[in-house]
Amino acid sequence: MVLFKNQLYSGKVVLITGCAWGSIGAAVALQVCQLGAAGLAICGRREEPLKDAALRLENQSKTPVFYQSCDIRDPDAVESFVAAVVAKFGRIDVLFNNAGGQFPVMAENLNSKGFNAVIRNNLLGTWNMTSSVARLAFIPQFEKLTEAEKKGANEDDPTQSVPCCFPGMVHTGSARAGVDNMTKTLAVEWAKYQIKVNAVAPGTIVSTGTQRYPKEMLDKSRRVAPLQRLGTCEEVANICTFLGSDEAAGFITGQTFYMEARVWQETSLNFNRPSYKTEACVCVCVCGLNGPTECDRSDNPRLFFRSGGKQHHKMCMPKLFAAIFFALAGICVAGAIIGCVVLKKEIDSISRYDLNGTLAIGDYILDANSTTSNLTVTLRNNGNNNNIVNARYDSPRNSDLRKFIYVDMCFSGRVFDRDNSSIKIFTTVTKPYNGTIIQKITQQYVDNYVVNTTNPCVQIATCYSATTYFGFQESNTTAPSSFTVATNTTESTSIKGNIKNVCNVGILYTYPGIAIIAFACVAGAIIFLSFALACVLIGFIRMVMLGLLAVLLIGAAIAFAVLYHKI
Ligand SMILES: CCCCCCCCC/C=C/C(=O)SCCNC(=O)CCNC(=O)[C@H](O)C(C)(C)COP(=O)(O)OP(=O)(O)OC[C@H]1O[C@@H](n2cnc3c(N)ncnc32)[C@H](O)[C@@H]1OP(=O)(O)O
Ligand SMILES: NC(=O)C1=CN([C@@H]2O[C@H](COP(=O)(O)OP(=O)(O)OC[C@H]3O[C@@H](n4cnc5c(N)ncnc54)[C@H](OP(=O)(O)O)[C@@H]3O)[C@@H](O)[C@H]2O)C=CC1
Repeated sequence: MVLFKNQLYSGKVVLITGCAWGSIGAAVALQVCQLGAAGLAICGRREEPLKDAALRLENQSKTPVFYQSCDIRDPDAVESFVAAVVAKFGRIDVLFNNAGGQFPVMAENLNSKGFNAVIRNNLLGTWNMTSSVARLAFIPQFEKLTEAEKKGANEDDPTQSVPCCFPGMVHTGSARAGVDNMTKTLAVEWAKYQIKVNAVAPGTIVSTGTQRYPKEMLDKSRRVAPLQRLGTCEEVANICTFLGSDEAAGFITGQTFYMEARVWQETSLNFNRPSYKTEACVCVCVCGLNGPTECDRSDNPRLFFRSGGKQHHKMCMPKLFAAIFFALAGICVAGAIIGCVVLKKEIDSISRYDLNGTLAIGDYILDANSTTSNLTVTLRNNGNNNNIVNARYDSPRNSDLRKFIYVDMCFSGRVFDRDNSSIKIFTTVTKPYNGTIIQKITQQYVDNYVVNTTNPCVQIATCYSATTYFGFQESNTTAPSSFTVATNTTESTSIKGNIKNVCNVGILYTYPGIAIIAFACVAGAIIFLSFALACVLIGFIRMVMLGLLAVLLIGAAIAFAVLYHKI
């Protein structure tokens, strides 16, 4: 043992309660034995583990070990055990009240019997042993000392009291708080006997005891521990051995040593604890408002914005986020309202322009967004040297399920005799197409022009919307620039050409645009409202996680829909 001076416990008789191999008690026992203790007494309720531990200790040291089955909750059994130890070794120098324990349970599920069992085990049991050892050994030993020799014996209490709370184990928390006070009180009361009383609160230690605890509980304990690990029995033994040594810690008394500076609000067992309790808190100062909130809990980290030394209004992070999301939702609602108002105005203005009520929500203007459409011009000889000109306009949207509105449209063109060097026949073709709503059709504009020539030439010079309603711009469309046929047969010849948008619809661009904006605002409002609600209900972090999950799911659904559609 390099940590402590060789033979630090030389001549000392040590009593350790609870000493099954693998426990903290056994680790302390091994150290003191290897440091030359003159005698070791151990007890526990079950004899087998004691016997096993005694054998191992004697194998690894020269210290004689005395063991006896004893329940520390039973004062008579304790009294008789202590008496037996004194009889065996003649004295007791150091007592380690190590025996104890409990079971994890939520307070609301803990009955009086269970509470009593744990209080008895940890508080009453500790008292029983401490009192017996003091009365049967420490004090009589002290009394026998000469004045010069009265420098006392130690009592060290490795009980694990917890600093502020023990969620999930109220019974043992209460008991250990009692032990903590017992430590301080006895340290003062029994100082006159030179008895030093200290306690050790080790945090969570890997031992035969914690092996019985749920793995998740230990994992959580590990996560919240500042050092991100559990302690070992040897590490607890180190401080116990130190405190138990008059030589090493002779001036220390009435102290409880918390081995692990854990932050207790984070170490709570988190049974059904609302997530916002652990969220960071932002405290926004509003003078005059000082209503306490859950942020007042000491376990909520806070950011203070002080002003004039006045009280603060504290707002938890989730509430802050909820407020932000509510505000954004409000903006969206306002946007949606404005959008709807503008939309209504647009619709009103459209109807003013005499579309005869043919315009309805969801209608689109012909080719408003298309870049091309087809114009087919066909010359057909009717066998009588008369050529019939057919012009046909096909919307590229003819498979579109949306409604089209065809507003007045016409072709302008001329048909003439190409044999003649000058233009012999000059015909201007103008044919308005009255606006109607046609669903899912191929728009056709067909007209026949009879040209009395054997060798006609057709030129479609321009194509434009003849009548412009409000918002309809005249298009700069160009039909096939020239088109000639020389035919005296009954065959037809045709040419196709691109015509750019016939209708360039200003107002109806706005219409779906505004509709989309209004819809987006409503959707945004719904999203932000849900976020705000989620912030309050489940906290910001979880809300973000859920949001991401939702986005992923929606993305997957869209991808699936697109794929499905394509297939
Ligand atoms: C993030 C931070 C992470 C934190 C992570 C965790 C940190 C851990 C820190 C601490 C770790 C340790 O202490 S490790 C050490 C663990 N070692 C031990 O606990 C060993 C000693 N403990 C025990 O023997 C028992 O737990 C104890 C109850 C105290 C005594 O048991 P007994 O059977 O002798 O008790 P009895 O007197 O008969 O009374 C039994 C009654 O107790 C109640 N009872 C007993 N066991 C019960 C159980 N499992 N669940 C419910 N109730 C129970 C019932 O009411 C029983 O009554 P009936 O219904 O009528 O039977
Ligand atoms: N391990 C940890 O993380 C922590 C432990 N502690 C405390 O430290 C001490 C040792 O812990 P640990 O080694 O992990 O626990 P273990 O359960 O491994 O060992 C406890 C020992 O105490 C004995 N014991 C329990 N109750 C009694 C009783 N009524 N009378 C006599 N002996 C008893 C047990 O023997 P038997 O069952 O045969 O009686 C056993 O040998 C315990 O008091 C524990 O509560 C505190 C904080 C954390």
